[in-house]
Amino acid sequence: MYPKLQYISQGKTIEEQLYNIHQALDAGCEWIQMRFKNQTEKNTFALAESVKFLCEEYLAHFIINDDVYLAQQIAADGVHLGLTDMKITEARTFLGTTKIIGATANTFEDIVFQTQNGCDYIGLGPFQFTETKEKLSPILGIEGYAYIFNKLKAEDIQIPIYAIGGITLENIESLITTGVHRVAVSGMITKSSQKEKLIQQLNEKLYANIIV
Ligand SMILES: Cc1ncc(COP(=O)(O)OP(=O)(O)O)c(N)n1
Ligand SMILES: Cc1nc(C(=O)O)sc1CCOP(=O)(O)O
Ligand SMILES: [Mg+2]
Repeated sequence: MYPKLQYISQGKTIEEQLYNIHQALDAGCEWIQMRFKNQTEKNTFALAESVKFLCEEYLAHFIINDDVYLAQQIAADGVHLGLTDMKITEARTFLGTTKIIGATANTFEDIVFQTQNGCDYIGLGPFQFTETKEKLSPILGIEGYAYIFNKLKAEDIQIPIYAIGGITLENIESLITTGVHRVAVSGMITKSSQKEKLIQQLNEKLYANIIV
């Protein structure tokens, strides 16, 4: 199954992106989502080539934010698509069944819709306010995740759910009490001066309840 921790890359330039991604991989991150907004096709392709090489070296999963065509061209492991990006069904036709297609959700209804369209996991957010993404949907908070996870359980909907948005080491434990056991994070990892220790701490919390 997929790693429980996904790093969503940050950086205004190819160099900055590569530095942040390499640092995250070196610190033990096993899943990279390349998120490089408002860039030329040339720059995005150049970055994706380098990130693919890095992720192969570190045996990490590699998906691309938004761009299905680039994911196919570069043979990434998949994509992450939001509610205003290419439809899941269209992306699946294009990428096939072996690629990971993640989908964004802000409500229980979004989860049902995206799951019915065949996504492989859900990015459910935002948990808290974050400056990393410009146009945020309504903040869910602890109550929002608790409500949604209770409904998922009641209706026996089984799909990997990654919480996202403003997640920190300080608030992740409260998030886990709602039933969340997978997270996608950006700023917390990018900004950390002790990435290896942070990723170990996050994985300890996320894998703590695994019954072996
Ligand atoms: C794991 C994960 N969840 C949600 C998102 C947000 O995707 P989207 O709504 O398409 O917004 P942008 O990231 O494209 O600004 C994500 N990227 N990853
Ligand atoms: C990319 C993204 N999508 C979100 C959503 O709510 O759909 S929040 C977000 C930003 C996540 O970065 P950070 O961990 O720095 O808050
Ligand atoms: Mg998107």
